[in-house]
Amino acid sequence: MSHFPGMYPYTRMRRMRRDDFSRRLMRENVLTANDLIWPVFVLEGANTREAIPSMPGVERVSIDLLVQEAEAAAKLGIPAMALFPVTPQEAKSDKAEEAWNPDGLAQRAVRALKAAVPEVGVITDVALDPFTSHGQDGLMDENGYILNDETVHALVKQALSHAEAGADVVAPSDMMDGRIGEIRDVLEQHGHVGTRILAYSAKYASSFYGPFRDAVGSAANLKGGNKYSYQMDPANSDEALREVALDLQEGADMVMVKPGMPYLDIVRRIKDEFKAPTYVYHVSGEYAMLKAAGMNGWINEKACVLEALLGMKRAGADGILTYYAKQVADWLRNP
Ligand SMILES: NCc1[nH]cc(CCC(=O)O)c1CC(=O)O
Ligand SMILES: [Mg+2]
Repeated sequence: MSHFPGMYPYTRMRRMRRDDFSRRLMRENVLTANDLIWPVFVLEGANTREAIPSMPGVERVSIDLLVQEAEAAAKLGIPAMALFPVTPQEAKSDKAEEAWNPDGLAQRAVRALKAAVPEVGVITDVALDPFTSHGQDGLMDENGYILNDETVHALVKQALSHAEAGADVVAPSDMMDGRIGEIRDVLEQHGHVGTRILAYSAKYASSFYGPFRDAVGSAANLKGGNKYSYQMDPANSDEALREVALDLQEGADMVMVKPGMPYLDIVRRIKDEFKAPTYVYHVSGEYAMLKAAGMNGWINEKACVLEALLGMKRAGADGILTYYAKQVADWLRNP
């Protein structure tokens, strides 16, 4: 046994873990409702909800029901919701024109939410996959390659239509090069100087998006296709830093890493390097895993979800997009 000060037995790490009061005093991170962004799927119609088989507990809802959900979110202290429209098949096209229809589902949902529950921030998804007949996030050439600059041109129109509808935050999730700068430019030119940009900067070509593609109905359109020519290779980490650097230079207010749990090393590197508001997306496949294991009684769902999200905070995330947002806010309020 050593008897040097600073070493055992003088230093005993377990002393501080001994009682609840000292565990609470040395706690470094905390998860609160303020950390939550709630992604929601929006449907056409009225008083309509649809279950999503691969995401039990998550529903697609029509705008009138979405407004009620937003009221619930506001009461629970959830700062913002992220909207994902489910486009009817007949509104999809090769050129995705529905994406910037001023009376499209997303644009109408934004207007309804801002009119009814203005205190909840509304974040819109800027990408073409809900609107393309092929399910890719961009416009395709005759060889199936996703065109960058032509897609950016379309995304700019889409983002502007969201801002004009009253979106507080536009969130490009498409991974085209240069789109943040082009969107920022057009927003400034049209007087939308307060519209924030949340850039999906380090979005990986992940298999954990499967249930989301079921939810918005892009999986069938994709026909087994992949997004490797624009989303990042899960093997890479330095590349994520370059993506974030570019998006911040181009005018992003917030940056995001996606998915969450397998990518928390990326969150930490980005937070350490840039010290910008940094978000992480706890994606549909992560939700499905926790939900399935919880439903089977294999894990304690509540404890595991809270631990997973706390891990994201500890990794440096300032906020988390999670389908569990409403449930978590409720758990935090009524432990
Ligand atoms: N622009 C597409 C988009 N926006 C959000 C998600 C996934 C979210 C999730 O899995 O929860 C995806 C899927 C994809 O890139 O194929
Ligand atoms: Mg980029």
